[in-house]
Amino acid sequence: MSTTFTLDTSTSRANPTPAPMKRLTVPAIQRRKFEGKTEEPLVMLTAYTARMAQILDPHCDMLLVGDSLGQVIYGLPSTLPVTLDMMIAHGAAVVRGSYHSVVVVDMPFGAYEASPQQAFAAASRILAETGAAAVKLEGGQAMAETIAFLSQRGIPVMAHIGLTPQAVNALGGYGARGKSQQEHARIMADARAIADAGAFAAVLEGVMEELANAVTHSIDIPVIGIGASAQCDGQVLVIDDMLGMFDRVPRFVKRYENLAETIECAVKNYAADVRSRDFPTEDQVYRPKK
Ligand SMILES: Nc1nc(=O)c2c([nH]1)NC[C@@H]1CN(c3ccc(C(=O)N[C@@H](CCC(=O)O)C(=O)O)cc3)CN21
Ligand SMILES: CC(C)C(=O)C(=O)O
Ligand SMILES: [Mg+2]
Repeated sequence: MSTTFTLDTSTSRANPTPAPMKRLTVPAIQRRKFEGKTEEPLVMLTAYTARMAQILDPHCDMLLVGDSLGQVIYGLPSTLPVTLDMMIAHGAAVVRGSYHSVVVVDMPFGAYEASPQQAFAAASRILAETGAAAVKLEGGQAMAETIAFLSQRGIPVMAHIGLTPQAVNALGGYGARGKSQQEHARIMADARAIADAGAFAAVLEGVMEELANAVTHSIDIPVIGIGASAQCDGQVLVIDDMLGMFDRVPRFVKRYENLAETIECAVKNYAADVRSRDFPTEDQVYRPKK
């Protein structure tokens, strides 16, 4: 409850120099779909820590504090055990480390599904205690009433449809969605429902490309794809996946680095230096000045 964050979220304490750019806003993100910038897709990555947020921030439009931190940071088997307190702690860190991107925080499993009132309590805590600008929640038609309730009360909501990982037990796994006629129709209806309810944007995950194109072209809010289509209005990836820091990655990930290998190499060299007493050397010890 006593989490501290910069009141003026256009700047951040983690950044020592004055912010050269003002923080983007939710309406500015929403407008991107129809302001001739449709040719330039929105760039979103997950971030969980202040230092990583600092590095990603200048290159992104949005930073997502994803509940994927359950697997990525905490080694949990799914996103289901992630708590509101975990999301708030990491959300505050990411806001402190950024001054340009819109920060969106995932609502964790169990914190919002029961009622619009429950969702408002969780979402208002997230915005108040982290300084983030928006929350994200999983669900389509079933969450439309909740999305409307929050949106009408000043809480911008990003919806997440298609493959919704918090429903892994109902879906039976993380396979692509929208393969059957029935599921195709259901996901299209979910997209219309969340747009009508006032979501400012949507994440569309793990669906057949043709369905992703249809969704993108049929609703008037930005559709951010992950395992969806290059025609989406933006893309998001889990940062650890694209950096090669997470071991099992979905097929839709493009790996831009192999940081795990880089780190292992550094650690091997350190271990060898310690064991051979090549570390520390005179540069790394304190001696009286001559
Ligand atoms: N590191 C990480 N990356 C993610 O993209 C991610 C998370 N964690 N945690 C939350 C959800 C879970 N997501 C996942 C998790 C696994 C697959 C996966 O393994 N997909 C397989 C197909 C599985 C199947 O057909 O059953 C693939 O090869 O793409 C996909 C999305 C997406 N999100
Ligand atoms: C994969 C993205 C969209 C997400 O919800 C997360 O990182 O939790
Ligand atoms: Mg998530």
